Amino acid sequence: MENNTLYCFIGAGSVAEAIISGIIREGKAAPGEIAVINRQNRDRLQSLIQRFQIRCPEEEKVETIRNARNLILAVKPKDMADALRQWGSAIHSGQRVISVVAGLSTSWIEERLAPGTTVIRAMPNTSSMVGRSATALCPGRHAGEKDLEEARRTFDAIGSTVTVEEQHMDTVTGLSGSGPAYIYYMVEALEQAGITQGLDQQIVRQLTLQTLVGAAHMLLETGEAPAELRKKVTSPGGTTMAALETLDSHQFQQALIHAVSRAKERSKELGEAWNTPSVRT
Ligand SMILES: NC(=O)C1=CN([C@@H]2O[C@H](COP(=O)(O)OP(=O)(O)OC[C@H]3O[C@@H](n4cnc5c(N)ncnc54)[C@H](OP(=O)(O)O)[C@@H]3O)[C@@H](O)[C@H]2O)C=CC1
Ligand SMILES: O=C(O)[C@@H]1CCC=N1
Repeated sequence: MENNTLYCFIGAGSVAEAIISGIIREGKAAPGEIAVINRQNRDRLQSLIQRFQIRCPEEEKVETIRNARNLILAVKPKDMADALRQWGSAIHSGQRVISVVAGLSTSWIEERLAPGTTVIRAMPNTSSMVGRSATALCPGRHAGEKDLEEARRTFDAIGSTVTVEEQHMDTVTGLSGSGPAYIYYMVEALEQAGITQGLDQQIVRQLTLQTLVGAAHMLLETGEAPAELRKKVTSPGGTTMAALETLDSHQFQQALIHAVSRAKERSKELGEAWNTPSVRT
């Protein structure tokens, strides 16, 4: 049996795929050093094997978990209690457990693992697939500076990383965890607008995406505040002003603020919904 598992993912969904893709792309781990375990979907594992040449053990799952240096928990919040009941007894205090699961606290996870196990909570986003995740980390009670540093290095390989206090993780989830979806939603609307007005679909795509990328680079490279950059686009009495007035009349900014706040609240709800007493086996 191979004993060189640097990362073992428990959960093989879209987040696991995005992180695996980033880790391999950035050379953080070789494909053979990555193992993935899911609940039942063999087709999904086959497609990950084909795409990344990683290991998806059919037998010896428990041994793979036990021997892994880092365990990445990437199941849905509703499945976490079952997953930890199923695999938790293989996890020991010499390992680093990193959970990307929304809403569930480090203490909730610690209660379900061997005493003293290092737990770190991470909230990446799916842009990790292209090495551009915005990830926030927070340490559990047994995670030392070295553990946090190692986790930071992992997530730095797939984007940029900040560390926050755990009380802020729900807000982070609403802002940057779910955030890519808000941007895609806006892009969908912009594309729809261009197509409805008669522009060719390919042209609309190119103009919209370059506008998005250009604005992101302006924010990153000029260091100017978004409001300042917005003002530079907005000629008095011009087209942008007319558009922004329309957005204001639809309370565009308020809608986004409410959306982030609702996502934060939902993250809290997910944590509370599964906050049933732990039964360690
Ligand atoms: N999607 C996103 O943008 C982000 C999501 N997250 C968080 O990441 C987590 C995963 O999300 P996502 O990837 O979208 O979820 P998916 O539904 O795509 O994947 C969930 C995976 O968990 C597996 N699973 C379920 N139960 C078990 C178990 N007992 N043992 C092993 N594997 C199990 C499933 O296997 P099977 O298919 O075989 O049932 C599936 O592979 C969530 O908690 C979410 O909050 C965090 C940041 C961003
Ligand atoms: O929608 C969700 O619940 C997850 C958490 C952050 C992004 N996706």
